[in-house]
Amino acid sequence: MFSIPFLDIAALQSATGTVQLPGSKSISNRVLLLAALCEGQTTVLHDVLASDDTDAMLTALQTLGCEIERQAQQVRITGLDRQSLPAQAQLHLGNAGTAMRPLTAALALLVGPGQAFELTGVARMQERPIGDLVDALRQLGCAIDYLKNPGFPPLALRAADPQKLQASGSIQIRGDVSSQFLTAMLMALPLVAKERDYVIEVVGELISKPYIAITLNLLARFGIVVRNDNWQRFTIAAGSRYQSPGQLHVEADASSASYLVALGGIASDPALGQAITIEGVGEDSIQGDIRFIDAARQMGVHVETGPNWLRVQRGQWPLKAIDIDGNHIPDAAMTLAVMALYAEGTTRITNIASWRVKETDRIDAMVNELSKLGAVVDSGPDWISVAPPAADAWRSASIATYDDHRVAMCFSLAAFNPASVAVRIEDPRCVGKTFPDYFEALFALAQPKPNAVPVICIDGPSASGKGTLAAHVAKQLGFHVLDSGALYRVAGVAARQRGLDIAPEHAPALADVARSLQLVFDGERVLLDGRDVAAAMRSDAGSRDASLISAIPAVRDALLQWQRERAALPGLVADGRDMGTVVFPDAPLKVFLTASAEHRAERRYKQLISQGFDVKLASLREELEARDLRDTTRAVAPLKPAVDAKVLDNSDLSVAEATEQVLQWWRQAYAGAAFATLGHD
Ligand SMILES: Nc1ncnc2c1ncn2[C@@H]1O[C@H](COP(=O)(O)OP(=O)(O)OP(=O)(O)O)[C@@H](O)[C@H]1O
Ligand SMILES: Nc1ccn([C@@H]2O[C@H](COP(=O)(O)O)[C@@H](O)[C@H]2O)c(=O)n1
Repeated sequence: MFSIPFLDIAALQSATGTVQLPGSKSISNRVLLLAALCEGQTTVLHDVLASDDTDAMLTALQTLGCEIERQAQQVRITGLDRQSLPAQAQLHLGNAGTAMRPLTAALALLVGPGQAFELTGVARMQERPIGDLVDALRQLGCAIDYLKNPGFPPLALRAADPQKLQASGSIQIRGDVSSQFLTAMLMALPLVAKERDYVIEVVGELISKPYIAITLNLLARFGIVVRNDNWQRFTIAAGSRYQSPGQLHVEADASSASYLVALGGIASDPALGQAITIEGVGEDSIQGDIRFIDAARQMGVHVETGPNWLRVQRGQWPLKAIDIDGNHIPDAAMTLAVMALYAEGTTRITNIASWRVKETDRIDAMVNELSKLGAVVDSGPDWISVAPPAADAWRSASIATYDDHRVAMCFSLAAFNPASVAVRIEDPRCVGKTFPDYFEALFALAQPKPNAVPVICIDGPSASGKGTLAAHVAKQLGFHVLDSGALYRVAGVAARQRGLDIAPEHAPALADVARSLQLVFDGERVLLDGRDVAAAMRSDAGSRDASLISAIPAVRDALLQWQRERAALPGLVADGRDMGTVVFPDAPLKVFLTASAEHRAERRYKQLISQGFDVKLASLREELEARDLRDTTRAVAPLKPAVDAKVLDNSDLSVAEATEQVLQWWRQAYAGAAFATLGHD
């Protein structure tokens, strides 16, 4: 997961490959609660989504006394014992609507005399309505108080009035704000339907029926059969009792699939043999958002399906604009709004009032962010229309994501724009709500436009702090790191292991060694042919050998391509001696990092002493200066600043100050004027 302030996505060209989707959020949080409601019984849930929202549910259940064992995607839950619920509990449910609503209903019925539970969430959760659910529960005699604003969390729950609970067999609930209210009631009522039927009457049109279908399906798996009269009246029969299914597999998330279906439709050209294969969910999914594939097909995307898989390719291009009622696929329909950027004509999505009460006001969010890209966007209380930017009107944009995972994921698709402009996604960590590794999955499937992957070069003399600075900058930007010095160091070790003298007359053999290095960088370990050579390559002899072998042109040639191939999405910070001059001459930012010989020798001295090496400052400095002299005076790729490099003397700068300076240059070089010019074919 990218836990950084923003993620720059370079201009993308195509996509192909296979992706295994994470588990469905809707199913995961429902089955976690259902398993917890199976008093004393144990359920093993497989392929459970690991995300912020499921963490919120799991933590709440643990606080309530549920026994939970979690191993990767497998969760073993022993149902709550009503008698051992805590007297008091404060549950913080983040921004997880799928936890807040059902837990409110279940706990409002479970809370006993002398007990009190509080349910709260992040600021946005405190703006998401819950009044209709509370009104429905109060009809049953539940004692619920608003702790801040009427109609919104946080809530306080106390024991229900037992007489009223038995007296009220019929409950009315609004169906036109959030289907989660009805889901919550359906999951809670089996807890009390022992001696009498309970009937839920839906007031107003029921929105998002497919989500209710998921609830009914899963209730049946847990032994509760609900009578559904035309989606307006639901009956939970007397004698209903939760019964664990023992084991249950969670389907992959159909809403998350929408980004990858769109990816295939936009970027997988069948003429080039490209396709996106999505594993974990197929057309027979119980999740309503699977019907997104119908909408994608209408737009011209080619989708094949089978049990538990989808295979997607670009069909009609540009895509076809459509006019669609998005009520049945409210979450996935956001992806259509971004696909509209690649359609001919204006796409209209209607009947999506629920977008306004989701993680953010999604209609406003989509209007704001699509407009930034140059799209022509309009909206009303429950609709949005999107026409793509004219070919010359695409703009690079920094996309605000409103702590809304879906905004972040669907706008990543804007990186395939015909103008080849990069797209910045702010707060990419918000995808943790449902698809923590979304961007990693995207980068594994997508190919950048030629030369579009951004590279920051940091060159400079020994011990100037290049590696340290590269690591800090890369961490801030989510980029990969190339320590090119390590490559020459390993080449030197490998040559010695093969008994080769490191001298120009052995150039062909040394180049062969360099070309055939079997290397794995694994944290602090560097595996050469499976053996850790980190200590040997960092020793004095290792430094000397690296400097000697790196002066041999055939060795440098042999390692050039390997270094260039490290430039992978989302970007690379490369440190060495010739990153800016030879390996990445087109990099948008080149830094030449220096520090006085005195500072450098002292830093290296402290570094080696702290690692347990027995070294002398004076000889270290001598060796360092000798190495610098060799590096700067050699005939091939000598150490020198690229003509367009920015020189940074960090003798008197902390690592944090040097990092901030480079990030500032980066913001100017990449997000500023040059942003829009990267990656043109
Ligand atoms: N700005 C700085 N202030 C103080 N110490 C620093 C600074 N930058 C780096 N260092 C320290 O200096 C030592 C050498 O840094 P580093 O290994 O990053 O240098 P390098 O240029 O990559 O070296 P080499 O050329 O050998 O690969 C490390 O112990 C590091 O923590
Ligand atoms: N791009 C590079 C990087 C390194 N070298 C040579 O390797 C030696 C070791 O490098 P460190 O960065 O790990 O100190 C260095 O002294 C150079 O001789 C190089 O030539 N080109």
